[in-house]
Parts: sequence; structure tokens; C-alpha cells
Amino acid sequence: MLAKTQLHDAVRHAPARDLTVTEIRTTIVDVPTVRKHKLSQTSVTAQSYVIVQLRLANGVEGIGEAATLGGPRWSEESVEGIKATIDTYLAPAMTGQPADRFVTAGERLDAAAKRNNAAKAALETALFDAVGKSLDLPVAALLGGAVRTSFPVLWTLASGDPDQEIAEAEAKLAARLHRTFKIKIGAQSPEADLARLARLAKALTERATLIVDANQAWDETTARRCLPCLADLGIALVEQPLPAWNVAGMGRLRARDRVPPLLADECVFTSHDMLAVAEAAAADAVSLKLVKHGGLVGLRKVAAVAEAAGIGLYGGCLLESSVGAAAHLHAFAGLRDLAWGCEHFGPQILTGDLVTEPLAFHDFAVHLPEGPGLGVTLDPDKLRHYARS
Ligand SMILES: O=C(O)C[C@H]1C=CC(=O)O1
Ligand SMILES: [Mn+2]
Repeated sequence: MLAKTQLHDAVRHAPARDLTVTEIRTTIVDVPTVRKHKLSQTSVTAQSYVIVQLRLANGVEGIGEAATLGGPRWSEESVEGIKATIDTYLAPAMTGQPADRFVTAGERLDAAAKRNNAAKAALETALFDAVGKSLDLPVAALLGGAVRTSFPVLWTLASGDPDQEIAEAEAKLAARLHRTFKIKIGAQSPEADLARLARLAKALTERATLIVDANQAWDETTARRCLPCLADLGIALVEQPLPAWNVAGMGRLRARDRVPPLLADECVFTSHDMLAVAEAAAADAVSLKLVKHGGLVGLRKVAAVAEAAGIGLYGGCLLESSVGAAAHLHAFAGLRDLAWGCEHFGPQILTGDLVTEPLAFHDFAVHLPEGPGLGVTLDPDKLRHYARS
């Protein structure tokens, strides 16, 4: 039994348990990138996020982030739209509600707005962070506990200039930061991309694993022609070669010879999408992203459907800062098998971060931050500095 003074101490130090949401604030930030990042459908020189700050009755603040890529070009959500949706619809639906009923919160958010998955993900992340901080538990523990605390992490080559890309990959290898590289293709002709990939494969042979992401750029005929060439170059994984709607086409491609494993990205937002991809045998792996799945609970549901179908898990990103990247790592930490590693290099491509201590990258891995909640602390000066005026 605790002595009286010990009992008083325990009560005094116990985090206050009133987990009612009292206030939700949103801020749009624009953080420049170290170089231009060129995808098939857009290119960016700054990353834009909506940062959510959510306060509980106990005084604890939770944070979350919604990432976008080039405005509403990667998916339909933009930071301007996300902020308006949270301020007008999602925040009123959660204010006055308990923060620790995550499934009920999801139901309320779905009733308040259709889709808007990135907006919901940012708000739900802030709920998890606030509850974790209140209970002195990491978010990964709230999700069932961490299986791993470090994650193999790749780097994306996306300047489009092979000389620059080879030099960038060499620097990452030398610093023992990354040894798998994802090359963005589809911004130029397939022939130009194949020539570029041949140069990269030759320069990095035996020292790196290469994967490619077409971001929906090819039609099925082009993909039929080019996929065997990618197999010959030793490309280990081909992400979203076809438009998101053409799941049947991905299934047909996968059934052919000399086709590298296919990774589903833009064609899987919901667990229903995941089921359709599984039924069409359209992917070997799926890229998991909070902005697609509407938050951590949704991400785990998509992962469960993939696991049930024998489809591998890949820890996807949308170039998040350390806030959004930390949220992903907590969700990935509890997955039984993250066969394809992760791509949360986002904090490294920014010229600055939004937290007091950015995520740690070393030994070709990114590491789960320690401490309650997300394990990262928003830096108010940096938030002010990058906030859109
Ligand atoms: O995968 C995407 O489509 C989006 C993003 C993730 C990494 C990267 O370079 O772009
Ligand atoms: Mn992708």
C-alpha cells in the first residue's frame, strides 16, 4: 500500500484526466525544399502543410499535420481547402467531445464531412498526441505497442537531371543515410526516363536498390512496353504506373512476365479501395499514408485488409515535416511486417523543420522519437516563421 505522502505525490504528478477537447487551431505553413522536387503531374520548391493545435480541458496541447504536394494536384485536397474544412466543419464536430474515443471521433468527422481524408488525418493525429501526452504514453502504445523503433528509409531522386541525381545518391550513400532510392518518372517521355534510369542503374549498381514512381503517368500500352525494360534494369518496385482508376489494368500488368512487383499508391485511399485492389490481384504492396486513409485508425484498417490478402506494406509519405513523419512512424511501429520499409525522408528535404528536435536519421534508417504522444514538440518560433501571412 502507498504511504499517504506517496499517494499525495502520485495524485499531484498524475496528468489531469479531463480529456475534453476545448479548442482547435489551424495554421498554414510553407517550408522551402532544398531543391526542386519534380513529379509527373507537378513540381514543388516548397512544401505546404496545415498544422493543427488541439487543446484539452486538462491544458495539454496535441499537434497534427496535413501534408499536400503542389496544391490540389497530388490529390484533391489543398492546404486552403483543408484549413477551411477543419475550421468550418471538423473542429466544431470535435469541440466539447472526449479526445480518447478515436473510433467515435472518426464517426463524427465522417458525419461532418465526406472524404477530406488529409484534414481528418491531421485532426485525428492531434487527438492521439494530446491523449498520449495526457496519459504519458507514446502514440504507438495507444495503437497496441511498438514492434520496431527504427525503419529502413529511402530517398527520392526527383530533379530530373541524372548528373545531379547520381551526385545526390552518392552523397546519401556516403553519409549512410539512404541506400534505396525512389526515382520519379513520367514528367518526360518514357524513352527519356528509360535512358535516365539506365544511367542511374549503371552508376549505382550493386550499391543501391532502385524503385520508380510514375504517379499515374502511363497508359496500359506504355506500361506493357516499358515494364520489361524496368525489370531488365533491376528496378525492384514500380509504383502506380497507371491512372488510379485503372485497377483492372494493374491486375493485367501484374499477370504478365518480366514485370517488377507493383506498388499501389493513388489507387488506395480507403479500406474498400484496398479490398478492390486485392480482389483484382493488382498490387504486390501498398503505400500507407495518413493523408489517404484519414488518420491512424484508417491506416491500420487498410493495412489489415492488405495483410489479409498477402499484399506487402510500404510506409508511404507525402514529404511530411517531423510532425507528420512522427505520426506515420507511430502507426508503422505496430505493424507486424513492414516488408518494404518506409520513405519518410521528408524532414531531410526541407530547409527547416517545425519541431524543437527533428527526427533522427542514421544507419540508413529513421528512428521513432521517444516520449509521450508523437514524441516531437512544435517550435512556436518556427511555426511563426513559416506561417503563411
Ligand atoms: O509517392 C508519392 O506519390 C508522393 C511523394 C512521396 C515521396 C515522393 O517523392 O513523392
Ligand atoms: Mn507515389
